[in-house]
Amino acid sequence: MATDFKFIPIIDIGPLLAKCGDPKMAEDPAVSEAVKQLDQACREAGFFYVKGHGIPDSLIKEVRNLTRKFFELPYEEKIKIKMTPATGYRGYQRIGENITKGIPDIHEAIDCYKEVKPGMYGALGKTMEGSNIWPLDPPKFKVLMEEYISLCTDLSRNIMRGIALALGGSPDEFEGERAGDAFWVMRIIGYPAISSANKPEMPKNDIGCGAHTDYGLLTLVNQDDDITALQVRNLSGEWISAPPIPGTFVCNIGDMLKIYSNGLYESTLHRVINKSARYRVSVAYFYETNFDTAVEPLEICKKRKGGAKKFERAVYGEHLVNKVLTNFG
Ligand SMILES: N=C(N)NCCCC[C@H](N)C(=O)O
Ligand SMILES: O=C(O)CCC(=O)C(=O)O
Ligand SMILES: [Fe+2]
Repeated sequence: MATDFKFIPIIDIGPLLAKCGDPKMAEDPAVSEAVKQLDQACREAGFFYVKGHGIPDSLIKEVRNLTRKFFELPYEEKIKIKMTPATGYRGYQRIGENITKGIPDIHEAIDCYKEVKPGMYGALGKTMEGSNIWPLDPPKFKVLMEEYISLCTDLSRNIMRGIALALGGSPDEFEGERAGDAFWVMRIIGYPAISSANKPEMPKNDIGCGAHTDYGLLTLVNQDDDITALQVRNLSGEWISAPPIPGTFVCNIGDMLKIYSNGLYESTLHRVINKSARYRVSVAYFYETNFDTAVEPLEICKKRKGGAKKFERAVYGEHLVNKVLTNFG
C-alpha cells in the first residue's frame, strides 16, 4: 500500500471477464475502465473487492456452510484429517497451531495445496509433496471444494490478465513460465467467537490471524456475510476494516506480484480479529506462480520505477516452504 486509503474499492470485473479471451481486449473501453480501477487499487491499497466475478452466489455460500459444519464437529472427528509433515502440510490444524511472527493464531483451519507428486520439483518440492486429505463428513465436502477451487483458479487467471494490462504488459504476461501452471493454496478457516477466546484457560490473545502478507500473486477471500474481522494496514499504520460485502470477493496482492511489479504494487499487511460473539468462517484461495518459477521484476515495471530493480529474484516454492516451516515451527 502506498497511500493512506480509508476504504477498499469495489471493482466490477464483469466487462474484463467478458472480453478475457479476446486478443484485442485491451482496446475495449469497458475493459480499459476495469483495468484502470485495478491499477489504482493495486497501487493505493493492494486490496480491492470484485463484483461481477461470475462464480454463483449459491456455491460461495455452500462453501462457507460446509466449512462451518466441519468446524462444528467434535475434535476427535476433525483430527482424523490432521495436518503433519508426512501429509505435505495438508489437513486440519487446531486453534493455536499456526504461528504468525512467533504468536499462535486463534484460528483452526484445513490447508489444501495443488498436488505435488513425489520427485516433481526435486529437493525444492519435497516439503510440499502430497495430495489433499478431505473429511468424509460433511458429505460432498471434497466434491464441492474441488469445484470451487477450479472456478477460483479460472477467475484468478482472468483477473491476472487484467492486472498484466494494468502493469502495462500484454494480457499473457502471467502465462507460460510465470504462472501458466499456477500453483494454488486454499485455507478453510474458522475463527472462534470472542466469548470462547476469552475463557480464562485460553491464552490471552484475540488475534485470529496476526499481521502478515500473502505469498503468491493474488488472493480471493470468501468471508462470512455478517462479521467484520479482516483489517488492512494503510501507509500511516491505521487498520482499515474490510467488511463483508455480499456477492463479492476480497482480493489482495501477494509477495510474488510485489516482485514482478518491482514494488509498483505492494503485498499489503493484513490481520483478522473476530470481536463478534459468533464463530466466523472464511475460505481464502491463493493463486500463485508456477511452483519452481524464479520471480524477478518485469522489464516494463523496472522502466516505470526509473530502470533499476528494487527486488532480487525469489523462487516461489522456496518462499512457500520457508513460510510453511515457520508457520508450523
Ligand atoms: N498461504 C498463505 N498466504 N497463508 C497465509 C497465512 C498467514 C499466517 C501465517 N502464519 C503467516 O505468518 O504467514
Ligand atoms: O479470514 C480472512 O478474512 C483472511 C485470512 C487471511 O488473510 C489468510 O489466510 O491469509
Ligand atoms: Fe492473508
